[in-house]
Amino acid sequence: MSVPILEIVDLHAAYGRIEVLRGVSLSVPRGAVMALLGPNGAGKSTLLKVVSGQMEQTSGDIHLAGVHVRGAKADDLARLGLTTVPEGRSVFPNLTVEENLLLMSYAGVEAYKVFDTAYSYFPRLHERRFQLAGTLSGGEQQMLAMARALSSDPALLLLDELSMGLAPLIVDELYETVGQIAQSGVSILVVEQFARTALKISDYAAVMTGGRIVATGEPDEINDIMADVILGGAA
Ligand SMILES: Nc1ncnc2c1ncn2[C@@H]1O[C@H](COP(=O)(O)OP(=O)(O)OP(=O)(O)O)[C@@H](O)[C@H]1O
Repeated sequence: MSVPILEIVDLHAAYGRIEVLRGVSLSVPRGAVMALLGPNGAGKSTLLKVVSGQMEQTSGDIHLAGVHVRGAKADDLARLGLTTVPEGRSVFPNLTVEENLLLMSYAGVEAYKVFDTAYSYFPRLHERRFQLAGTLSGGEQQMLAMARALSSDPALLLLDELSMGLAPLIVDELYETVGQIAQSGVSILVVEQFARTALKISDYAAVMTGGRIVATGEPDEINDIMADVILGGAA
């Protein structure tokens, strides 16, 4: 067995005195897609924030590709291959698609590579390349946010609620691309409300409630568990 791309051990984190992560342990194998599911307020987004260096843990360990990264900042984590697409589309609305992508090349990646990657996964962005990002549809903005994330050639991609505010058909289309990204060898941890859509492209899934992981397994097993108990049919 190779070293997991992400290994989280007994992780705790709190907002002030309110503990939200209460001993999370989770392992994402290298090259795998793992869906992180669970009801609102379970702590999924908080887990992604801690893993991506945007929030401090109170205790526990995180290993990225075998490297202990406790206390590492987002920049250090990026150098180790971790990239996040946060909830809500983080594009610059007053810049064009191409300018949004170019910002990544200022971060040390050559522009033609950024464009190549972006437009091969998302041909629609090529059609819209001179359009202001703020005038794109919600789905297209999400494509742009993903394209920017991909340009850093990540080893592990964290995706938080890609589907937020999007129509189901668009969500399916985005997840088809997530599947292609995974096939290129990128490991992915994805938080998603549209559980069935995420499970379709996942190798494994974990269910979180009350700040802990309560089940992990292959999508079929997790589907059964969620339908029966955890989400009470909301999946
Ligand atoms: N900035 C904050 N300050 C205080 N409490 C917060 C903050 N952000 C989240 N919380 C609380 O932490 C808990 C976990 O929130 P989190 O957003 O991680 O859950 P989630 O599983 O991602 O749910 P959702 O799907 O609703 O985003 C919730 O009870 C939430 O109210």
